[in-house]
Amino acid sequence: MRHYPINLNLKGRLVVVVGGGRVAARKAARLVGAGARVLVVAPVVEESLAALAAQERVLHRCRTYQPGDLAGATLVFAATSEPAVNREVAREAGELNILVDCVDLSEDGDFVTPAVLEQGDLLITVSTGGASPSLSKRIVDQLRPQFGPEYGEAVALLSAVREKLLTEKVGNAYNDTVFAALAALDLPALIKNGQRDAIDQILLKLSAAGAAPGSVGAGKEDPS
Ligand SMILES: C[C@@]1(CC(=O)O)C2=NC(=C\c3[nH]c(c(CCC(=O)O)c3CC(=O)O)Cc3[nH]c(c(CC(=O)O)c3CCC(=O)O)/C=C3\N/C(=C\2)[C@@H](CCC(=O)O)[C@]3(C)CC(=O)O)/[C@H]1CCC(=O)O
Ligand SMILES: NC(=O)c1ccc[n+]([C@@H]2O[C@H](COP(=O)([O-])OP(=O)(O)OC[C@H]3O[C@@H](n4cnc5c(N)ncnc54)[C@H](O)[C@@H]3O)[C@@H](O)[C@H]2O)c1
Repeated sequence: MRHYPINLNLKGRLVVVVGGGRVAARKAARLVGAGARVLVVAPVVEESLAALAAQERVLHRCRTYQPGDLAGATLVFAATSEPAVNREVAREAGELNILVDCVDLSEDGDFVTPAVLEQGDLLITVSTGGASPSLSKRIVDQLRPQFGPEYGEAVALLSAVREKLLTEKVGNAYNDTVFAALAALDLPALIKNGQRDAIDQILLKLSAAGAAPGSVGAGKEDPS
């Protein structure tokens, strides 16, 4: 394996995207979605990026890249159509010890971005280490029908149960039992089939030892 997989929390971090074409726009949109502060440096930006700039969801520095543009960044994307400019951006990032994705030549960069399937907080990512982005995309497209919105709901429900158990003063052994029982359930299938009452019954049963599911129930009514 050439790359180390990681899911970054970029909330509030400055990320600089150099370039404003289709590729830069795709990276910037996902960065905005992740709560990063995004600075785009490019003389021309495509429509969706111009719209994000107009809504002040990204900052657009409307000119070609200049050394110094990467100051304060946590991550950098070298995403222009000019290989020499991308190399220059990668060089400055290296000097500043900032990780850089060189979108045209992954070997010059520190990381590559995967193809992504997202349902709520469920994130399935596929990478070929830069070998074949179109294969990564195809694999995600093949997985998409198997992981519908019910997976997002299941993750949200599991997260709420987890938070409730961990904030209530219930013993670890009890929590382990509940987590194991929940993991053994096919929660997404129950949600997909509309069996919300059944889920609430299961949560109530699991909570018999003292942790009432309360507001974490799957049904519309609070079961507690
Ligand atoms: C997965 C995805 C994620 C994303 O971008 O968010 C992604 N590329 C996507 C699409 C896509 N890429 C390309 C096309 C044109 C059609 C085609 O060739 O199929 C399309 C289709 C399109 O644009 O619609 C061609 C291409 N891509 C790279 C090069 C340069 C090179 O060859 O080295 C060239 C040749 C350029 C040329 O010469 O024309 C480089 C990279 N592309 C990567 C990721 C990284 C490695 C991922 C991995 O490890 O697999 C890496 C290394 C760097 C990076 O970008 O981080 C995203 C799917 C989004 C989705 O799911 O919708
Ligand atoms: N990673 C990927 O997914 C992927 C996919 C396709 C292509 N590519 C590669 O990425 C490159 C960019 O693709 P694109 O479709 O976004 O290109 P594009 O031609 O649509 O956009 C290029 C952008 O770079 C900007 N630019 C040019 N010189 C600049 C400079 N000196 N400083 C700042 N910005 C500058 C332009 O203003 C424009 O916004 C391609 O040339 C190709 O090598 C990567």
